[in-house]
Amino acid sequence: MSTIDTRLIDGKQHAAALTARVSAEVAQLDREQGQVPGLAVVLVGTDAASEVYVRNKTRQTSSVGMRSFAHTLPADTSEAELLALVARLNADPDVHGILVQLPLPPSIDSTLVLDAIDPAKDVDGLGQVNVGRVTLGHPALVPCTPLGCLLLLEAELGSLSGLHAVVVGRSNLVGRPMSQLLLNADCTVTTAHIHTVDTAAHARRADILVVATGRPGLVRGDWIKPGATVIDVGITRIPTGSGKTKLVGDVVFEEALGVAGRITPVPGGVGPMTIACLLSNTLHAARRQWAGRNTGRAA
Ligand SMILES: NC(=O)C1=CN([C@@H]2O[C@H](COP(=O)(O)OP(=O)(O)OC[C@H]3O[C@@H](n4cnc5c(N)ncnc54)[C@H](OP(=O)(O)O)[C@@H]3O)[C@@H](O)[C@H]2O)C=CC1
Ligand SMILES: Nc1nc(=O)c2c([nH]1)NC[C@@H]1CN(c3ccc(C(=O)N[C@@H](CCC(=O)O)C(=O)O)cc3)C=[N+]21
Repeated sequence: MSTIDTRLIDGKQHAAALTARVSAEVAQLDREQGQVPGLAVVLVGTDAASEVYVRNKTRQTSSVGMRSFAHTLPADTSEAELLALVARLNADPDVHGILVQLPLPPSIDSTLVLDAIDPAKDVDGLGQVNVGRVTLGHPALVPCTPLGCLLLLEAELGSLSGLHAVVVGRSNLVGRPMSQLLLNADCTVTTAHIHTVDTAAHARRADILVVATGRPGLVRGDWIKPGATVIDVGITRIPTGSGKTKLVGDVVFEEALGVAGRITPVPGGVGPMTIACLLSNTLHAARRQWAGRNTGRAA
């Protein structure tokens, strides 16, 4: 049986290119207008993985020349206190982007908090205004992880028009917006979830297979149509024995090799693009806010 020479999609390299573009534009804006974009990242509680991501985000924000404001609140922070912080950040002219790290403690209604973020500063694209705009196919601030996946797909494949895309997962953070973006890119989209009957059969018809379930090993080699492009969003830390851990995706990577045309590795695939898209969204949001203020229009 002939096997395919599977190409790895280097997310780190794509992310570095996008970050370099953002960095150059930030330097130019500072030089020519003396204006610097600012990103506020809010973390409630002490989830170890979230702390690592927030550290990465703040470090990279500073490294492209933007201002970074980290707000770490105790796990027992009340909903009212968090809403008060969001209101302060909405009113702060130095803050152009606000990201509230998920998940929030169960005592806090995350929908309420996400909807309280000024839509012009909602660089995670998770509030109802930006979600609605994406759903209508209008310009919007687009959630960073699905945006990163879309940029990888377009960089690798060019036009996605007419391709059959299967998205496994329908979370508000990843799967749902991913399906919307692929639909806007003129794909034929199937969204699979926990109630889907025979997800494997759907997956086997996909030209583009995006997997975002957090279930390591869910997608086997025989779920993949030969030559398909596979985007593995899943990130799970598993023990390797001897007290060490490693990160794995939702796809059995070794089985995908020789079947998929292209695939994103974990780590080094979608993850780095998520952060690059956050920086790009923050620059975009800042430009809109400056333009709005200058012309007196709402951003
Ligand atoms: N690389 C990155 O930048 C990012 C990576 N992630 C990672 O992506 C993964 C998904 O994250 P997230 O979307 O937030 O997770 P959620 O747990 O919120 O959502 C998982 C989704 O997968 C579906 N699902 C679960 N099991 C199956 C199954 N056996 N068959 C079909 N569908 C299934 C669920 O269906 P249902 O809705 O029916 O329950 C749900 O829609 C995680 O590993 C997370 O760590 C997340 C964000 C960013
Ligand atoms: N409001 C909100 N927005 C998010 O975008 C959001 C969130 N909450 N909560 C948690 C998830 C997770 N997430 C990741 C970002 C970067 C990497 C990343 O950079 N990963 C590296 C590896 C990092 C490592 O080594 O630990 C990689 O895949 O190569 C991973 C995961 C964003 N999330």
